Amino acid sequence: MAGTDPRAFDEIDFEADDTDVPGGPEPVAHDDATIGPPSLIVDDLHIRYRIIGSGKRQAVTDGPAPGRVRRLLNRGGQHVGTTEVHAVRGVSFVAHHGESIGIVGRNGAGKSTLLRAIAGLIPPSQGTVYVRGTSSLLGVNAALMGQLSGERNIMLGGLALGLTPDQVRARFEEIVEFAGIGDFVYMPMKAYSSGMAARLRFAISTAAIPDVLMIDEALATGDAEFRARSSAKIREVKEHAGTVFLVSHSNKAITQMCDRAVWIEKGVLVMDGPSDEVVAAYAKSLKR
Ligand SMILES: Nc1ncnc2c1ncn2[C@@H]1O[C@H](COP(=O)(O)OP(=O)(O)OP(=O)(O)O)[C@@H](O)[C@H]1O
Repeated sequence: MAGTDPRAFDEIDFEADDTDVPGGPEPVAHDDATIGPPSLIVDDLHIRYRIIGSGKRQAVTDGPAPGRVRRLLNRGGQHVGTTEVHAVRGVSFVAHHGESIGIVGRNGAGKSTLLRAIAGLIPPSQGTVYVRGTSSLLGVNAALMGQLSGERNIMLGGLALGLTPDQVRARFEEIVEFAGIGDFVYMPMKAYSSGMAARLRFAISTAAIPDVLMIDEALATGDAEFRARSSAKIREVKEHAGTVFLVSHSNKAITQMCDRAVWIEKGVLVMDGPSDEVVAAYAKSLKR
């Protein structure tokens, strides 16, 4: 059955390795003795987006003329066309505790979609994602409520990330300071600027140390602080034997921060291995 089902993970043979996934890539050789058992299994994952609308461009001369209205009415019963985007096509791999994995690929390759599916934000159209423990997509997971104050949202967001109320209270000052929202924290969030809301969401999501952390640079708040905070978070998660995924267009960031990388092209996993080797092959393909 398609779906992200954390409970089902308990039933999995954790002695499984990369070769156990049918159709999966070649196993990755790890010299690193700190790599632990599997933390996440992606098995034949497909994600399809359905877009309502024909996708056809209307001619500029097409206006709301009576003839056109009549033609529309005369369509009687016809559905507006839907277009399907098959963004992730049968991706399979196994990630382990203590690994940091970069995801590389051209624009529109499916990197963010893959990450969102792993985070459980998009249901698989086919295939399964098994995650052991908590997972968090940095800056996105906290679903905040506009009518509640920042203070209440910090508590809700922290609880959603698996923190206890005492842990949230202990980190409250740090979150407010990092978000830079001052006394606005006591105001309803609908009174915040979009930048303030984004910073608070990001600050909440960095408060917990998840077992699987996902960072998408496309979601970066655009500043150097995001990078610094991301690197610090990656180190923290790895120290706690967690797994980190990083989507970045910076090959340097991938090789510096990740030991392993997967290369996605048109939704298909084309290479999985040590980050320097994958990045080199990907960079070569861009020159072709
Ligand atoms: N919400 C959506 N609805 C419909 N199509 C989408 C949606 N999100 C992404 N897509 C499409 O899915 C494909 C993969 O997009 P995705 O954002 O995952 O790629 P990406 O590799 O992260 O790209 P980039 O590097 O440009 O951020 C693209 O064709 C994109 O247009």
